Amino acid sequence: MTEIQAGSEEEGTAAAVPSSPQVPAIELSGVVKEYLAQGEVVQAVKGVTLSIAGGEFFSLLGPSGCGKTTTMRMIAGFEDPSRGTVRLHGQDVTGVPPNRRDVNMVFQSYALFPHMNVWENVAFGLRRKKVAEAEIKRRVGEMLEIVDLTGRERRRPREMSGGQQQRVALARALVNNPRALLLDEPLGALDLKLRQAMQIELKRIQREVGITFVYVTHDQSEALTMSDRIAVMNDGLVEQLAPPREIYERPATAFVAGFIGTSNLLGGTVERTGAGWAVLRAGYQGRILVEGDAHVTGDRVAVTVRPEKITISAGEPEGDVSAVRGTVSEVVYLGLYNSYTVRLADGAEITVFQQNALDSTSTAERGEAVWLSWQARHSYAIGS
Ligand SMILES: Nc1ncnc2c1ncn2[C@@H]1O[C@H](COP(=O)(O)OP(=O)(O)OP(=O)(O)O)[C@@H](O)[C@H]1O
Repeated sequence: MTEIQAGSEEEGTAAAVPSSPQVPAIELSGVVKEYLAQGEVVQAVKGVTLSIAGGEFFSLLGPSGCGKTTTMRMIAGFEDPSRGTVRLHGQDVTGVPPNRRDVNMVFQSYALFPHMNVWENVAFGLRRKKVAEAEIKRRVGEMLEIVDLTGRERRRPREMSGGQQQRVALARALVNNPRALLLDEPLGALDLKLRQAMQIELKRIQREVGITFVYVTHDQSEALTMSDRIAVMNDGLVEQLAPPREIYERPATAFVAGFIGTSNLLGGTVERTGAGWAVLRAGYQGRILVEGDAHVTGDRVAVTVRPEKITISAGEPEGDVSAVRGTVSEVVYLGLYNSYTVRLADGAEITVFQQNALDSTSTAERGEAVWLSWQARHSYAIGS
């Protein structure tokens, strides 16, 4: 028996808890996971508390080794937390085996049965549960339609593309009608084009079936594309939990800013403060405006600014904007946009993306002295 089926075999035995929009589908409270590796205690997960709403597309995002898979496996029941609790639909399931959790898991390696055709692969779980043949026919047919594989029922897995095989794996997990589907890097084996197409597909399927999806990935664009909310993990902890736009536009820490997209980190000392703003100075010509009331004159503050929020100009910009002076050290043409690297007097390098629009007037050349400017609301003071 592969893990993919483990959560679904005994659907009838999972406690029937009525769904309520107030009760989260999944709740982790103070979850810690320790392993003993060569006599030493390794903390894979160092204390994660989060809750996932029913029907939500929720992603665990972070670099290799940050604890995403371990967190996911504790939700599924393949691992028990060393401390803390896991609740599914309000019920404490800590210590409850996977087959009594009413969740299913999909892996990068599709784990399809090679000797069975598509139909048999999808029907497998229902057959084991002795579901009536007419009902199997109806549910498998419906599921194959949702994953867009109608007409390919008789194919064997080896006769299908990677994307098609992953859709069979998805249908096989969803046909059991689990209350949550856990997906561990399910698109990792696909090439970029197919992966992008499958991301849109997955989101559509999730919307259609309305099941809670928990998605593990180290690919930030994948998480941004599909998720309702993202938990960015680093070294066993959640650094930020927010919708994609907020994660991207308002990174809470330097780690999140650096991990999601390209970001510029600048530091300065608070020179002046006002109602809801502060001005920073650093070892280069110009000033940085930041929003917020928490800044005190003399404090060191680190801020991030995204490359696409910055404008390049020859003359010094006027008005209440951040503006710093530097020299263009690199210009790279990337089709949709140009990427400029601008070096400031203190040695910091700033990346700027300027879209290649029809009316683009930006013509900065390598070696040219320029001003970079952006709105105060686009610099975010961050924690370390
Ligand atoms: N069974 C185990 N025994 C000892 N250490 C483990 C075990 N499983 C995981 N770890 C360690 O715990 C940490 C988190 O692992 P985990 O697999 O959860 O990370 P991940 O974020 O999913 O990484 P990846 O993207 O590479 O799969 C790693 O440092 C890993 O080496």
